[in-house]
Amino acid sequence: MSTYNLSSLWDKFLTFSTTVIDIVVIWMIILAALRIVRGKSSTMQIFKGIIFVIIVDVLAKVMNLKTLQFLTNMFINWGFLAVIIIFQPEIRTILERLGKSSFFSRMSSLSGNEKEKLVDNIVTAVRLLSADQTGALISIEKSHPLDDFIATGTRLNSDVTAELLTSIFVTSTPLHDGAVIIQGDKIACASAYFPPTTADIPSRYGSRHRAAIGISEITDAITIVVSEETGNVSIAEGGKLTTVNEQQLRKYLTHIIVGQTEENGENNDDETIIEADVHELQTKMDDTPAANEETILEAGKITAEEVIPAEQNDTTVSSSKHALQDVHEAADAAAKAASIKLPHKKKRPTPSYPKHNKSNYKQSDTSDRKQGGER
Ligand SMILES: Nc1ncnc2c1ncn2[C@@H]1O[C@H](COP(=O)(O)OP(=O)(O)OP(=O)(O)O)[C@@H](O)[C@H]1O
Repeated sequence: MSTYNLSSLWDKFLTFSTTVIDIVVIWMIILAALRIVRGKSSTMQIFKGIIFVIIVDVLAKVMNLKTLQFLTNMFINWGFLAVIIIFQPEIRTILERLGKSSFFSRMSSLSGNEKEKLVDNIVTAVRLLSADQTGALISIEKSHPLDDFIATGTRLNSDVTAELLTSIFVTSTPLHDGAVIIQGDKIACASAYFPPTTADIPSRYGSRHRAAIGISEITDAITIVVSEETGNVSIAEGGKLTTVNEQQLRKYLTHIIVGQTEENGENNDDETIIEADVHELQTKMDDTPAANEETILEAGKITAEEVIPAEQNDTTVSSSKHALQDVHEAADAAAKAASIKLPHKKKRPTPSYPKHNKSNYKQSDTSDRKQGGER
Protein backbone atom coordinates (compact mmCIF):
# COMPACT_ATOMS: atom_id res chain seq x y z
CA MET A 1 0.00 0.00 0.00
CA SER A 2 1.42 3.41 -0.94
CA THR A 3 2.28 6.09 1.64
CA TYR A 4 -0.44 8.30 0.14
CA ASN A 5 -3.11 5.65 0.73
CA LEU A 6 -1.96 5.08 4.29
CA SER A 7 -2.05 8.75 5.15
CA SER A 8 -5.49 9.18 3.54
CA LEU A 9 -6.77 6.20 5.56
CA TRP A 10 -5.34 7.70 8.73
CA ASP A 11 -7.00 11.07 7.94
CA LYS A 12 -10.34 9.31 7.42
CA PHE A 13 -9.92 7.46 10.70
CA LEU A 14 -9.12 10.73 12.50
CA THR A 15 -12.16 12.47 10.97
CA PHE A 16 -14.38 9.54 11.92
CA SER A 17 -13.02 9.43 15.50
CA THR A 18 -13.46 13.16 16.07
CA THR A 19 -17.02 12.97 14.71
CA VAL A 20 -17.83 10.10 17.07
CA ILE A 21 -16.27 11.94 20.04
CA ASP A 22 -18.21 15.07 19.06
CA ILE A 23 -21.52 13.19 18.98
CA VAL A 24 -20.83 11.37 22.28
CA VAL A 25 -19.89 14.63 24.05
CA ILE A 26 -22.99 16.45 22.75
CA TRP A 27 -25.14 13.47 23.72
CA MET A 28 -23.67 13.45 27.24
CA ILE A 29 -24.29 17.19 27.59
CA ILE A 30 -27.91 16.74 26.48
CA LEU A 31 -28.35 13.82 28.91
CA ALA A 32 -26.84 15.81 31.79
CA ALA A 33 -29.06 18.79 30.96
CA LEU A 34 -32.12 16.52 30.75
CA ARG A 35 -31.28 14.96 34.12
CA ILE A 36 -31.10 18.38 35.73
CA VAL A 37 -34.24 19.86 34.17
CA ARG A 38 -36.27 16.67 34.66
CA GLY A 39 -38.99 17.20 37.21
CA LYS A 40 -38.97 21.01 36.85
CA SER A 41 -41.97 21.43 34.60
CA SER A 42 -41.39 25.07 33.54
CA THR A 43 -37.72 24.48 32.69
CA MET A 44 -38.68 21.30 30.87
CA GLN A 45 -41.14 23.26 28.67
CA ILE A 46 -38.43 25.75 27.69
CA PHE A 47 -36.02 22.90 27.04
CA LYS A 48 -38.56 21.17 24.78
CA GLY A 49 -39.11 24.50 22.94
CA ILE A 50 -35.38 24.82 22.23
CA ILE A 51 -35.15 21.24 20.95
CA PHE A 52 -38.14 21.98 18.68
CA VAL A 53 -36.44 25.07 17.19
CA ILE A 54 -33.24 23.09 16.57
CA ILE A 55 -35.19 20.37 14.77
CA VAL A 56 -37.00 22.99 12.63
CA ASP A 57 -33.63 24.59 11.80
CA VAL A 58 -32.17 21.26 10.66
CA LEU A 59 -35.29 20.53 8.54
CA ALA A 60 -35.19 24.04 7.02
CA LYS A 61 -31.57 23.46 6.00
CA VAL A 62 -32.30 20.01 4.55
CA MET A 63 -35.32 21.30 2.60
CA ASN A 64 -33.57 24.54 1.69
CA LEU A 65 -36.34 26.75 3.12
CA LYS A 66 -34.50 30.10 3.12
CA THR A 67 -36.94 32.28 5.13
CA LEU A 68 -37.52 29.66 7.78
CA GLN A 69 -33.77 29.16 7.98
CA PHE A 70 -33.29 32.93 8.48
CA LEU A 71 -35.82 32.92 11.33
CA THR A 72 -34.40 29.86 13.12
CA ASN A 73 -30.87 31.24 12.69
CA MET A 74 -31.92 34.53 14.29
CA PHE A 75 -33.56 32.63 17.12
CA ILE A 76 -30.57 30.38 17.68
CA ASN A 77 -28.03 33.23 17.58
CA TRP A 78 -29.90 35.49 19.98
CA GLY A 79 -31.52 32.61 21.82
CA PHE A 80 -28.09 31.51 23.02
CA LEU A 81 -27.88 34.59 25.24
CA ALA A 82 -31.47 34.11 26.40
CA VAL A 83 -30.76 30.46 27.26
CA ILE A 84 -27.79 31.44 29.44
CA ILE A 85 -30.00 33.91 31.30
CA ILE A 86 -33.00 31.55 31.62
CA PHE A 87 -30.96 28.51 32.61
CA GLN A 88 -28.57 30.38 34.85
CA PRO A 89 -29.41 28.32 37.99
CA GLU A 90 -29.18 25.03 36.07
CA ILE A 91 -25.87 25.98 34.43
CA ARG A 92 -24.56 26.87 37.86
CA THR A 93 -25.64 23.49 39.21
CA ILE A 94 -23.90 21.67 36.31
CA LEU A 95 -20.67 23.60 36.82
CA GLU A 96 -20.80 23.06 40.59
CA ARG A 97 -21.32 19.33 40.07
CA LEU A 98 -18.47 19.17 37.57
CA GLY A 99 -16.21 20.96 40.00
CA LYS A 100 -17.16 18.87 43.01
CA SER A 101 -17.39 15.39 41.53
CA SER A 102 -14.56 13.14 42.42
CA PHE A 103 -14.41 10.61 39.62
CA PHE A 104 -12.73 7.96 41.75
CA SER A 105 -14.92 8.32 44.82
CA ARG A 106 -13.69 6.51 47.93
CA MET A 107 -16.70 4.19 47.83
CA SER A 108 -15.93 2.91 44.35
CA SER A 109 -12.44 1.81 45.39
CA LEU A 110 -13.89 -0.72 47.89
CA SER A 111 -14.21 -4.39 47.02
CA GLY A 112 -17.61 -6.10 46.89
CA ASN A 113 -17.02 -7.74 50.28
CA GLU A 114 -15.99 -4.48 51.89
CA LYS A 115 -19.09 -2.78 50.54
CA GLU A 116 -21.36 -5.55 51.88
CA LYS A 117 -19.65 -5.37 55.26
CA LEU A 118 -20.14 -1.61 55.27
CA VAL A 119 -23.87 -1.96 54.58
CA ASP A 120 -24.15 -4.61 57.27
CA ASN A 121 -22.43 -2.50 59.92
CA ILE A 122 -24.51 0.57 59.15
CA VAL A 123 -27.80 -1.35 59.17
CA THR A 124 -26.92 -3.14 62.41
CA ALA A 125 -25.97 0.13 64.10
CA VAL A 126 -29.13 1.84 62.90
CA ARG A 127 -31.26 -1.08 64.12
CA LEU A 128 -29.73 -0.86 67.60
CA LEU A 129 -29.98 2.93 67.74
CA SER A 130 -33.61 2.78 66.60
CA ALA A 131 -34.54 0.08 69.13
CA ASP A 132 -32.94 2.17 71.87
CA GLN A 133 -34.41 5.42 70.60
CA THR A 134 -30.99 6.99 70.49
CA GLY A 135 -30.95 9.94 68.10
CA ALA A 136 -28.41 9.69 65.29
CA LEU A 137 -27.37 11.43 62.10
CA ILE A 138 -25.13 9.51 59.68
CA SER A 139 -24.06 10.80 56.27
CA ILE A 140 -22.49 8.59 53.62
CA GLU A 141 -20.32 10.44 51.13
CA LYS A 142 -20.94 9.68 47.47
CA SER A 143 -19.31 11.67 44.67
CA HIS A 144 -19.37 15.12 46.32
CA PRO A 145 -16.55 15.41 48.85
CA LEU A 146 -17.83 16.22 52.35
CA ASP A 147 -14.46 17.53 53.59
CA ASP A 148 -15.84 20.99 54.34
CA PHE A 149 -18.36 19.42 56.73
CA ILE A 150 -15.83 17.00 58.20
CA ALA A 151 -13.79 20.05 59.16
CA THR A 152 -16.64 21.20 61.42
CA GLY A 153 -16.51 17.98 63.47
CA THR A 154 -13.97 15.83 65.25
CA ARG A 155 -11.82 13.74 62.91
CA LEU A 156 -11.78 10.00 63.61
CA ASN A 157 -10.74 8.11 60.47
CA SER A 158 -11.75 4.79 62.05
CA ASP A 159 -13.18 1.65 60.51
CA VAL A 160 -16.96 1.59 60.24
CA THR A 161 -18.20 -0.87 62.82
CA ALA A 162 -21.67 -1.16 64.30
CA GLU A 163 -20.14 -0.98 67.79
CA LEU A 164 -18.33 2.30 67.15
CA LEU A 165 -21.32 3.86 65.39
CA THR A 166 -23.68 3.03 68.23
CA SER A 167 -21.18 4.17 70.88
CA ILE A 168 -20.69 7.55 69.22
CA PHE A 169 -24.36 8.44 69.60
CA VAL A 170 -24.69 7.43 73.26
CA THR A 171 -25.87 10.68 74.77
CA SER A 172 -23.44 10.72 77.66
CA THR A 173 -20.44 10.75 75.30
CA PRO A 174 -18.81 13.97 74.05
CA LEU A 175 -19.17 13.14 70.34
CA HIS A 176 -22.88 12.30 70.26
CA ASP A 177 -24.00 15.78 69.22
CA GLY A 178 -24.02 16.39 65.46
CA ALA A 179 -23.39 14.10 62.51
CA VAL A 180 -21.12 11.20 61.70
CA ILE A 181 -19.67 11.28 58.18
CA ILE A 182 -18.67 8.06 56.45
CA GLN A 183 -16.10 8.23 53.64
CA GLY A 184 -15.56 4.87 51.97
CA ASP A 185 -15.29 2.33 54.79
CA LYS A 186 -14.09 4.89 57.33
CA ILE A 187 -15.88 7.01 59.88
CA ALA A 188 -14.24 10.27 58.86
CA CYS A 189 -15.61 12.29 61.76
CA ALA A 190 -18.27 12.70 64.41
CA SER A 191 -20.01 15.83 65.71
CA ALA A 192 -20.14 17.48 62.29
CA TYR A 193 -22.46 20.39 61.66
CA PHE A 194 -24.74 20.48 58.61
CA PRO A 195 -26.51 23.61 57.36
CA PRO A 196 -30.18 22.97 58.11
CA THR A 197 -32.78 23.20 55.38
CA THR A 198 -34.94 26.30 55.18
CA ALA A 199 -37.71 24.34 53.48
CA ASP A 200 -41.18 24.27 54.96
CA ILE A 201 -41.38 20.81 56.55
CA PRO A 202 -43.88 19.36 59.07
CA SER A 203 -43.37 20.66 62.60
CA ARG A 204 -42.76 17.16 63.95
CA TYR A 205 -39.31 17.33 62.40
CA GLY A 206 -36.76 19.17 64.49
CA SER A 207 -33.22 20.34 63.91
CA ARG A 208 -31.73 16.86 63.37
CA HIS A 209 -34.09 16.14 60.47
CA ARG A 210 -33.62 19.69 59.15
CA ALA A 211 -29.86 19.14 59.13
CA ALA A 212 -30.28 15.84 57.25
CA ILE A 213 -32.47 17.42 54.58
CA GLY A 214 -30.12 20.42 54.45
CA ILE A 215 -27.02 18.38 53.59
CA SER A 216 -28.99 16.36 51.05
CA GLU A 217 -30.00 19.56 49.25
CA ILE A 218 -26.43 20.67 48.63
CA THR A 219 -24.59 17.35 48.17
CA ASP A 220 -25.40 13.90 46.82
CA ALA A 221 -24.69 12.28 50.21
CA ILE A 222 -27.10 9.72 51.65
CA THR A 223 -28.04 10.71 55.18
CA ILE A 224 -29.68 8.41 57.70
CA VAL A 225 -31.54 9.93 60.64
CA VAL A 226 -32.68 8.01 63.70
CA SER A 227 -35.26 9.92 65.65
CA GLU A 228 -34.69 10.04 69.36
CA GLU A 229 -38.34 10.86 69.82
CA THR A 230 -39.90 7.99 67.88
CA GLY A 231 -37.08 5.62 66.95
CA ASN A 232 -38.13 6.09 63.31
CA VAL A 233 -35.40 5.83 60.72
CA SER A 234 -35.39 8.10 57.68
CA ILE A 235 -33.19 8.58 54.66
CA ALA A 236 -32.53 12.09 53.36
CA GLU A 237 -31.49 12.33 49.76
CA GLY A 238 -31.90 15.05 47.16
CA GLY A 239 -33.86 17.25 49.58
CA LYS A 240 -36.37 14.49 50.37
CA LEU A 241 -36.86 12.61 53.59
CA THR A 242 -38.29 9.10 53.57
CA THR A 243 -39.05 6.96 56.60
CA VAL A 244 -37.90 3.38 56.14
CA ASN A 245 -37.93 0.08 58.00
CA GLU A 246 -34.85 -2.13 58.43
CA GLN A 247 -35.46 -4.17 55.31
CA GLN A 248 -35.95 -1.07 53.18
CA LEU A 249 -32.83 0.54 54.64
CA ARG A 250 -30.72 -2.54 53.88
CA LYS A 251 -32.11 -2.80 50.37
CA TYR A 252 -31.56 0.86 49.68
CA LEU A 253 -27.99 0.93 51.01
CA THR A 254 -27.17 -2.24 49.10
CA HIS A 255 -28.54 -0.61 45.97
CA ILE A 256 -26.50 2.58 46.53
CA ILE A 257 -23.26 1.15 47.96
CA VAL A 258 -22.95 -2.32 46.49
CA GLY A 259 -24.76 -1.28 43.35
CA GLN A 260 -27.17 -4.16 43.10
CA THR A 261 -30.73 -4.96 44.04
CA GLU A 262 -31.51 -8.01 46.12
CA GLU A 263 -33.13 -10.31 43.62
CA ASN A 264 -34.82 -12.53 46.19
CA GLY A 265 -36.73 -9.73 47.94
CA GLU A 266 -40.48 -9.97 47.55
CA ASN A 267 -40.72 -6.26 48.05
CA ASN A 268 -39.00 -4.69 45.07
CA ASP A 269 -39.66 -1.08 46.02
CA ASP A 270 -36.29 0.70 45.80
CA GLU A 271 -37.70 3.26 43.45
CA THR A 272 -40.55 3.92 45.89
CA ILE A 273 -38.02 4.60 48.61
CA ILE A 274 -36.08 6.93 46.37
CA GLU A 275 -39.08 8.80 45.06
CA ALA A 276 -41.49 8.74 48.00
CA ASP A 277 -41.76 11.98 49.87
CA VAL A 278 -41.88 12.68 53.55
CA HIS A 279 -45.56 11.82 54.06
CA GLU A 280 -45.58 8.47 52.33
CA LEU A 281 -43.76 5.89 54.40
CA GLN A 282 -44.30 5.97 58.13
CA THR A 283 -42.87 2.67 59.25
CA LYS A 284 -40.81 2.25 62.37
CA MET A 285 -37.89 -0.17 62.31
CA ASP A 286 -40.06 -2.77 64.03
CA ASP A 287 -42.94 -2.01 61.63
CA THR A 288 -45.00 -0.22 64.27
CA PRO A 289 -47.04 2.51 62.56
CA ALA A 290 -45.92 5.99 63.52
CA ALA A 291 -48.20 8.64 65.00
CA ASN A 292 -50.76 9.99 62.56
CA GLU A 293 -50.54 13.34 60.83
CA GLU A 294 -53.31 15.03 62.86
CA THR A 295 -51.54 14.19 66.10
CA ILE A 296 -48.33 15.62 64.77
CA LEU A 297 -50.00 18.79 63.57
CA GLU A 298 -51.10 19.49 67.13
CA ALA A 299 -47.50 19.48 68.33
CA GLY A 300 -47.07 23.24 68.44
CA LYS A 301 -50.11 23.70 70.70
CA ILE A 302 -49.13 21.36 73.48
CA THR A 303 -47.58 22.75 76.61
CA ALA A 304 -45.57 20.93 79.23
CA GLU A 305 -48.51 21.05 81.66
CA GLU A 306 -50.56 18.88 79.35
CA VAL A 307 -48.24 15.93 79.79
CA ILE A 308 -50.04 13.05 81.46
CA PRO A 309 -48.15 12.33 84.67
CA ALA A 310 -47.05 8.72 84.88
CA GLU A 311 -48.97 8.17 88.13
CA GLN A 312 -52.29 9.04 86.47
CA ASN A 313 -51.89 6.30 83.90
CA ASP A 314 -53.50 2.94 84.44
CA THR A 315 -50.21 1.41 83.51
CA THR A 316 -48.34 -0.06 86.43
CA VAL A 317 -44.75 1.07 86.43
CA SER A 318 -42.73 -1.87 85.21
CA SER A 319 -39.90 -3.02 87.39
CA SER A 320 -37.80 -3.82 84.35
CA LYS A 321 -34.81 -1.66 83.49
CA HIS A 322 -36.91 -0.13 80.72
CA ALA A 323 -39.50 1.19 83.16
CA LEU A 324 -39.07 4.81 82.15
CA GLN A 325 -39.41 3.98 78.47
CA ASP A 326 -42.57 1.97 79.28
CA VAL A 327 -44.02 5.00 80.98
CA HIS A 328 -43.20 7.22 78.00
CA GLU A 329 -44.77 4.73 75.63
CA ALA A 330 -47.89 4.43 77.77
CA ALA A 331 -48.15 8.23 77.98
CA ASP A 332 -47.64 8.50 74.21
CA ALA A 333 -50.35 5.89 73.58
CA ALA A 334 -52.80 7.66 75.87
CA ALA A 335 -52.01 11.00 74.25
CA LYS A 336 -52.39 9.52 70.79
CA ALA A 337 -55.81 8.08 71.70
CA ALA A 338 -56.83 11.55 72.85
CA SER A 339 -55.49 13.09 69.62
CA ILE A 340 -52.86 15.18 71.32
CA LYS A 341 -49.13 15.22 70.84
CA LEU A 342 -46.84 15.14 73.81
CA PRO A 343 -43.70 17.24 73.77
CA HIS A 344 -40.39 15.45 73.36
CA LYS A 345 -39.77 13.19 76.35
CA LYS A 346 -36.73 15.26 77.29
CA LYS A 347 -38.94 18.30 77.68
CA ARG A 348 -41.57 16.65 79.89
CA PRO A 349 -41.75 17.89 83.46
CA THR A 350 -40.10 15.85 86.20
CA PRO A 351 -43.41 14.47 87.62
CA SER A 352 -43.73 12.43 84.41
CA TYR A 353 -40.78 10.33 85.44
CA PRO A 354 -41.31 7.54 87.97
CA LYS A 355 -38.76 7.72 90.74
CA HIS A 356 -39.05 4.23 92.08
CA ASN A 357 -36.00 2.38 91.02
CA LYS A 358 -32.35 2.92 90.31
CA SER A 359 -32.52 2.47 86.56
CA ASN A 360 -35.12 5.21 86.31
CA TYR A 361 -32.89 7.65 88.14
CA LYS A 362 -30.09 6.74 85.80
CA GLN A 363 -32.10 7.43 82.70
CA SER A 364 -33.52 10.63 84.12
CA ASP A 365 -30.01 11.88 84.79
CA THR A 366 -28.93 11.06 81.25
CA SER A 367 -31.92 12.91 79.94
CA ASP A 368 -31.02 16.02 81.93
CA ARG A 369 -27.41 15.87 80.86
CA LYS A 370 -28.51 15.52 77.25
CA GLN A 371 -30.69 18.57 77.47
CA GLY A 372 -27.83 20.60 78.81
CA GLY A 373 -25.37 19.24 76.27
CA GLU A 374 -27.39 19.84 73.13
CA ARG A 375 -26.72 22.61 70.70
N1 LIG B 1 -27.31 21.49 62.04
C1 LIG B 1 -27.04 20.33 62.64
N2 LIG B 1 -26.01 19.58 62.24
C2 LIG B 1 -25.75 18.40 62.84
N3 LIG B 1 -26.47 17.90 63.86
C3 LIG B 1 -27.51 18.61 64.31
C4 LIG B 1 -27.86 19.86 63.73
N4 LIG B 1 -28.93 20.36 64.37
C5 LIG B 1 -29.24 19.43 65.32
N5 LIG B 1 -28.41 18.39 65.28
C6 LIG B 1 -28.44 17.21 66.16
O1 LIG B 1 -29.78 16.97 66.50
C7 LIG B 1 -29.97 17.07 67.90
C8 LIG B 1 -31.26 17.77 68.21
O2 LIG B 1 -32.28 17.07 67.64
P1 LIG B 1 -33.79 17.57 67.76
O3 LIG B 1 -34.45 16.79 68.84
O4 LIG B 1 -33.87 19.04 67.81
O5 LIG B 1 -34.26 17.16 66.31
P2 LIG B 1 -35.42 16.24 65.82
O6 LIG B 1 -35.40 16.38 64.33
O7 LIG B 1 -36.69 16.54 66.55
O8 LIG B 1 -34.91 14.79 66.16
P3 LIG B 1 -35.49 13.73 67.19
O9 LIG B 1 -36.66 13.10 66.52
O10 LIG B 1 -34.34 12.82 67.34
O11 LIG B 1 -35.85 14.45 68.46
C9 LIG B 1 -28.78 17.89 68.39
O12 LIG B 1 -28.49 17.56 69.71
C10 LIG B 1 -27.68 17.49 67.44
O13 LIG B 1 -27.08 16.28 67.88
